[in-house]
Amino acid sequence: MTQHRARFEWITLLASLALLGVYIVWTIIERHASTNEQEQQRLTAQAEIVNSYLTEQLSSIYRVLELVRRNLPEWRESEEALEHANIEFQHHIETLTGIRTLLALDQSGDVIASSRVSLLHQNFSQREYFQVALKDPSTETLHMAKPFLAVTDHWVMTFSLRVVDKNGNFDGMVIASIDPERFRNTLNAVNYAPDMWSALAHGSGTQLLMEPFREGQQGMNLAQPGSFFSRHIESGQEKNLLSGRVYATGEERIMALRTIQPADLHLDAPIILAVGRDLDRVFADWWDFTLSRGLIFMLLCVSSSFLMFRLQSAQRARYTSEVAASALIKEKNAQLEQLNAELTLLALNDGLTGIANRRSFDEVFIKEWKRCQREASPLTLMLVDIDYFKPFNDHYGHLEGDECIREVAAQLRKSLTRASDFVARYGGEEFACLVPKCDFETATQLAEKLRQSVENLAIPHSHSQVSTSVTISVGYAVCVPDQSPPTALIAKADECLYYAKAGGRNQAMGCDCATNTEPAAAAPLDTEQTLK
Ligand SMILES: Nc1nc2c(ncn2[C@@H]2O[C@H](COP(=O)(O)OP(=O)(O)OP(=O)(O)O)[C@@H](O)[C@H]2O)c(=O)[nH]1
Repeated sequence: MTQHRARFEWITLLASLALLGVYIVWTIIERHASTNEQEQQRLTAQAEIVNSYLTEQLSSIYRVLELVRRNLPEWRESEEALEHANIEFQHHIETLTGIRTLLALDQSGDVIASSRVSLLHQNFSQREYFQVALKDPSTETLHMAKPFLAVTDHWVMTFSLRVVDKNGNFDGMVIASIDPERFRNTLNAVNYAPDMWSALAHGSGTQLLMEPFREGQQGMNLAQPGSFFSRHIESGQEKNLLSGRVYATGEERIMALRTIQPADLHLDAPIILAVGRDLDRVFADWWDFTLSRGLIFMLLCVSSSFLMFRLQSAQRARYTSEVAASALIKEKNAQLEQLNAELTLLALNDGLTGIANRRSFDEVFIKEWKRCQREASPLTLMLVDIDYFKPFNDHYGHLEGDECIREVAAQLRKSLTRASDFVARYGGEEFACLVPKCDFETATQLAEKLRQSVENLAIPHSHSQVSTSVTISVGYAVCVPDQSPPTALIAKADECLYYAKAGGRNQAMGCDCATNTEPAAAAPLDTEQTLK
């Protein structure tokens, strides 16, 4: 396994994991966005429900105050009529949810009619709403005063309309006080999750109500720098969706804020509604989704990397063993080739003398025969036999006999100097020499040269009948190979050897096949005579 392939596999795996990672991140972002959007839509819808309800309530309050203001001049004509007004006021309170008290004040702030008899003849000229009514000439404006803690230990919010006489001069006011607690059910109805809460605040920032109830929240001033309330007011938008830390509770929340200020009522201050949920709870499922996907992805990364590592390790090990096996096979092949070469050498060479053996001679002889046949050149075959070798063996022993054969073989090899000359052990103490491109005359000289060179070795042979040293007899034949069988040349040379032996040994006898002469002894060489 190559480094390149291993790197490619890792890159492929990492790229696949990266793609999968991108896909998972995309699904996580997508789910976060859809969770956020879904929650925003739900919170916005809940805020709209509260807005509709409160708008309806404010319209009812306005209509009651308007009715009371229209009837007030009539009621003011007599004490009896004013007492009747008190009863009318009580009827209105009973039919209108949310209104706690209905009052009518004269131009000096005295209560002239009230749904609560205990308030009659009290003076509320110091109240903020009275001061506003004194200064604001508009009779259309529905003034919503800042909430305050009433003597009954309830937070109270008042709505009032200015009253003027026929000449348009200030002539008192009609007031409806609201108990914010009356809206608790409405807020509760829109809270659809346990972690959810809703709150109402006066436009000035004073918190009126929080549902579910929390100690210390009522009356809290929300108009703080950076609070959701301030951010909403500063935005100038009717609706906002904000998330982050809530000033009033310190919680991380997503909030829908809604300004409730019906356009047709001329309300001088809005009511701000906030509906929100805990961010952790909203995104709890998303967190589960994210963690599970992250965990699965991590496991996938670790397991696939581990598997890849194991796989590549196994492949590397297999590759290494294959390389080792291949090297071993190569080495064994080389050894085999060497053994083959040695076997071939053994098969073609004679073990005792180191020169070619009979088998080798047979092959070379046929080759040389054909070559000389093609080239029409003469081929000489000499058969050499050591004289009286049996007595040599018997007298000197086989080891000495072996040594003698070795020396004769070496001498013959040495005497035939051309590269194409060939010497083989023909069998026992017999040798065969092939001399290509050699005519009869040269062959005759060469045969005598061989005989002399062996004689000159002067290997003692006390049991020879022709000499005191080892001698050889040579039979040779020369021919230009034709269509006759190659064995004919061997037969001729063997015949000549027979004559050399029969003629007294230690001599060379040859014949020329071209002239078909009888075997003739080779004349001894002069001491000066040399062969080329
Ligand atoms: N030491 C030894 N002797 C061998 C070897 N091969 C053959 N001989 C012996 O050579 C001898 C050949 O004997 P013969 O065939 O009677 O021939 P010779 O005694 O030389 O007689 P002529 O050839 O007629 O002169 C035998 O005694 C063989 O045992 C060999 O490799 N080593």
